[in-house]
Parts: sequence; C-alpha cells; structure tokens
Amino acid sequence: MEAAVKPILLVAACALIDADGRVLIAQRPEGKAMAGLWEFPGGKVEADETPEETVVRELHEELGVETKIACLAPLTFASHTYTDFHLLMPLYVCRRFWGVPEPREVQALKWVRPQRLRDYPMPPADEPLIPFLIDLL
Ligand SMILES: Nc1nc2c([nH]c(=O)n2[C@@H]2O[C@H](COP(=O)(O)OP(=O)(O)OP(=O)(O)O)[C@@H](O)[C@H]2O)c(=O)[nH]1
Repeated sequence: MEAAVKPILLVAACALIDADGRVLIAQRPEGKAMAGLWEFPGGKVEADETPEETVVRELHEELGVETKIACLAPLTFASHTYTDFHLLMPLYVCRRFWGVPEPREVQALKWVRPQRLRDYPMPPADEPLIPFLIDLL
C-alpha cells in the first residue's frame, strides 16, 4: 500500500518591523496546538484569498493593525512536515502599518531584535527563518 501523503497547509505569516529594526512575535493562545510558542502573526490562507490578503486580514484580526498589500515584501518561506500536514508558509515583512499592535487573539506580543529571536521558543518550522531576518535587519 502507498504511504498516505500529508496534505499541504498553506499559511501566510508576516514579520512586522518597527523603526528600531525589531520584529513582532506573538504567543499562541492556550488550548491550541503548540500553545505558548512564539510565532509570526498570520494564519491559514482561505479558499477565496491570496496569501497577501490573508496577511492583511490576520494583522487586522489578531493585532488591530492596518496595512496594505503594497506594503508587504516577501522574505522567505517555511516548508516543514508536521505530524498531520506539511506546512508551506510564505513569510512577508512589513515596515509600513497603521496602529499599535494589541494582543486580540494571542496571549502576548513582543518586539524582539532578530538576534534575540532564539531566546523565544518557536514552532520548529520557524527556526530556519531566523537567519533571513538577521541578514535583513
Ligand atoms: N501564524 C503562524 N502559524 C505558524 C507559524 N509557524 C507554524 O508552524 N505555524 C503553524 O501554522 C498553522 C497556522 O494556522 P492558524 O494559526 O491559522 O491556525 P490555528 O492552529 O490557530 O488553528 P485555528 O485557527 O484553526 O483554530 C498552525 O498549525 C501553526 O502552528 C508562524 O510563525 N505563524
């Protein structure tokens, strides 16, 4: 019998960057898979969305921050096999946004220098993304 192929889950995420070159990370809520880990704001790309539209929507829903598709720049992507699915996650960066991020759907938010990101436990898919942020900033 052929091995079951894991479905690919498309998630779009974004590193917001402040004027000091710090990156915003969000702590996953209790009760969800990987609760307590720190990740980049974002979420699943819905059937009627582009990944850029997902990021704009999730920044609004999760953080109360407004931005535009034109303010998103692709940086890199994560490709990681979890138990039940294979995650494909484009990571955008965004320096131009409106509003002060507030933790609406997450436990906590933190602005972190890229060199300090390793101090915060992140999902395994995210670790390979850190050097790209260090290089950028
Ligand atoms: N937003 C985001 N998701 C990530 C990152 N790294 C990573 O492995 N993921 C995984 O990608 C998936 C994102 O889905 P999500 O945030 O929309 O969904 P969720 O688990 O909160 O579930 P739900 O929205 O269905 O309740 C989760 O499995 C999450 O663990 C990351 O940096 N940001």
